[in-house]
Amino acid sequence: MLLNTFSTGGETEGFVLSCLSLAIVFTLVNIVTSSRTWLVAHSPISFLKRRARAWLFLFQGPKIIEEEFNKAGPGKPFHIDVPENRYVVVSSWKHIKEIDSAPDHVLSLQAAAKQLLQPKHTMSSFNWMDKRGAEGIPLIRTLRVMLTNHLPEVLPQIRRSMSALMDNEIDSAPKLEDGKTMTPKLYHIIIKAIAHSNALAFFGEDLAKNGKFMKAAMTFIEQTLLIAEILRLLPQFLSEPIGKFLSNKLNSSSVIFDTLLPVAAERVDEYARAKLGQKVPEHKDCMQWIMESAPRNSPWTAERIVYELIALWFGSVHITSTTVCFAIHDLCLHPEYVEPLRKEIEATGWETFEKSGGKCFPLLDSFMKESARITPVESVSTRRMALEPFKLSDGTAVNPGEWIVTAARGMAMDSSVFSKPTDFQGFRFADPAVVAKIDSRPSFSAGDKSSDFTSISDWQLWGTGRCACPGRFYATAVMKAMLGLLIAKYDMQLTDPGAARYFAWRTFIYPFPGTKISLTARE
Ligand code: HEM
Repeated sequence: MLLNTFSTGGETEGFVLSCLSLAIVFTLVNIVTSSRTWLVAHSPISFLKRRARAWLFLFQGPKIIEEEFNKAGPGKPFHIDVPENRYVVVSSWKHIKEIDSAPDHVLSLQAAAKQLLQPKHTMSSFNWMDKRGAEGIPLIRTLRVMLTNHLPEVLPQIRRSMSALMDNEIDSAPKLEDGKTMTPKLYHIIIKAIAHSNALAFFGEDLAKNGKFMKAAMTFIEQTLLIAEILRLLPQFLSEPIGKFLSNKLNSSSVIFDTLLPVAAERVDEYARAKLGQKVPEHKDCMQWIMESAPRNSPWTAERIVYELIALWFGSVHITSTTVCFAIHDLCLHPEYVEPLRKEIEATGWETFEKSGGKCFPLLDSFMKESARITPVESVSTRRMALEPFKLSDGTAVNPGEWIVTAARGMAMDSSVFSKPTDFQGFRFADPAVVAKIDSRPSFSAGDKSSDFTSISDWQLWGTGRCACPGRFYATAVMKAMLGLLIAKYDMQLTDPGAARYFAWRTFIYPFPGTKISLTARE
């Protein structure tokens, strides 16, 4: 199934499948040989059951986490075995605070991300350090401060080009007999539009318009997922040669690297000339801000800047596209919300939305939050790998190499925080006075406390504390722009609302790319 989404040639697919099979066989051998001591102490049956469940986790991760979460009870940590590791899963805010307080050399997000993405083989040999430290500040500052503060300037161009791209793709999709209802491959269009928007914000207009670069940049996301998954399942001694082979064969990251490098080199040169008082072009994008945020006493090379951008690219396109895709499904499943959302968008206008840096549209904000609460792309959040032994205040231990994560999906269903948690209440996070102004239907007035989509205090979508997603203000603004454009222009329907819309892989859920949504242009 996963392979259907990959645009590799047949020969490569065959090779990749062989690697996956190899990965599974070697990991099984590895488990059996490395677990002799455990087997002596426990019954072989219970050992096999545990390992089978660890492998089942690949396909049923969210379900297994939910079962263990319910078994453990509210706020109690529990363990999950996965093929290559063990996770400690927590769900109390007290424990989450303890994770956030642990220093980087004890619990590290960067080390967990490194295992997840295998950057050495997926990102042109970019070998991350296990802990980020001061090296990470330029990227975080770029996103959290510079990009967020410049949203009023960058959003108009992003919205206009996103609108043109979507119109173009949707208009050229097959039409139903009525001649005005289109049935495009919407997920594909969403990825393309988010990728284009991110390219504008990260690298500037020229690269966003470069077709070859953009094609490689989108393929890179799929290839990263695939290579990283194969390498995570392989034993150590095989991951190096197979990683090298795969990164040569599936080489979209080199296309990106080779395209970005001369552009970054030019920026570095311009920056040096500007310091000498020469007049140079002005750029407002992340490439520029990362360079300008690097330490003055040891400025970053063009290569270093490009590596940061490549890592950022993967992390930003995939999760944003998936989250917005499920919000579109929810608009189709709960059509009663479309009219009030339309009224809000039309009454506010794009100019006000953009001037606010994407903060406007409180009803849409609440709808998006409810959608991501009920159908979170990620079942866990706040991933940290233990680099040194770590203990929670209740005595739960995390050994070096193991991960500690939060039960994001389970916490989002906590009835002590969210009333009737399994009900979809699109305006549950909006101020009732704002809801009443737009629509007085009683079904819309029920709500928990109002809370923004970007908030990090009542849910785990964006992670925790000092590591919480620094791109969340940008991501939220872009998702609102995309949803707003679709709501304003089209009536949308899931062709088969009862059909399965997603599948699970580890802790993620992925939308089926073939899910059909029909779009009818409004009169
Ligand atoms: C719906 C979209 C997104 C979601 C749900 C999301 C979620 C997350 C989460 C859960 C983390 C880890 C936080 C932690 O472990 O405490 C994270 C980290 C990060 N995100 Fe996002 N993210 C999204 C979009 C973006 C975008 C668009 C960007 C860039 C513009 C971005 C940049 C980053 C970066 C750089 C980090 C690493 C932070 C660090 O190392 O301290 N994310 N994100």
